[in-house]
Amino acid sequence: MTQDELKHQVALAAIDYIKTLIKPDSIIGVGTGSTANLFIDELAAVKDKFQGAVASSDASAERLKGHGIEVFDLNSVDEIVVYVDGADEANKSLCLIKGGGAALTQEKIVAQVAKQFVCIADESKAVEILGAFPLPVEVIPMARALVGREMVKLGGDPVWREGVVTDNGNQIIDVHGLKITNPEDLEAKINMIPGVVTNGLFAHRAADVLLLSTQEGVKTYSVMNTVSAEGNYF
Ligand SMILES: O=C[C@H](O)[C@H](O)[C@H](O)COP(=O)(O)O
Repeated sequence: MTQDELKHQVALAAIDYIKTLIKPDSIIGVGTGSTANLFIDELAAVKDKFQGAVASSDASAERLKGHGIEVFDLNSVDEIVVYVDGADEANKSLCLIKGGGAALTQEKIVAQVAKQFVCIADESKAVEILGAFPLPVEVIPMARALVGREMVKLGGDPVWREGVVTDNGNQIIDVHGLKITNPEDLEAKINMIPGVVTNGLFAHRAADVLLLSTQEGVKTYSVMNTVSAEGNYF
C-alpha cells in the first residue's frame, strides 16, 4: 500500500471507532492535515449520526462545511465526545509531535476539551524517540528571535517557517536536532518562554488511542495497552 492508501485505511478505521461513541447530539472534534482530511471526507457518510463538529483550523472548518457538516464555535460547546487528528510523530506513550501544518495551537485546545483523543497515523509516524521531525513552535511575531535563542540553549536548531502565518496570526519556528527523551518536561519548558503560544509536543495531553495504519492492517494502541492484540509495533 502507498502512504496515501495507508492514510485512507486509517481514516476508515477511525469512522468505525467513533461510531461506537457518537449519538445524535454529539459534537466531534476534527483535526487538520492530509490524514484528517481523509477522515473528514469519510465523516460525510455518517453525518446524520451526530450533531456537528468543532474544527482545529479554518481549512478543516471549510472542508467540513463543504460536506454539509455543521461547524460549531468551541465556546458554544459543552462537550466534545471524541477528537480525531493526525500527527507528525507518535511514541509508545502516545506522546506526539504535531504542527507540521501549523495548526498546533487550536489542535491542542480542542484536544484538551475532548473526552477522548484518537490519533490517526500511518506507520511512518511511529518512533522510539520524538524529535527527528522538527518540533513546531507557534510564536508571537515580536518574540521570534528571543524564542529562537532560547531554543538554541535547549540544544535545538531553530528555523523560521518564513511566509507561514497561523490561523491565529502568529509565526512558526521549526526546531531541528532535538532528541526528546522527556516530552512532558520539554513541552512545559518551551511553553514557559515569553512569546511562545504553544509548542507541538502533545505530552501533557497525549493521545488516548493511536490507530496506526500498517501494511498488515490498522493496529490499535492505547495508553493502557501499547502492545496491541496484533503485536507490538514500537
Ligand atoms: O498542523 C498540523 C497537524 O498537526 C497535522 O495533524 C500533522 O501535521 C499531520 O499531518 P498529516 O496527516 O498531513 O501528516
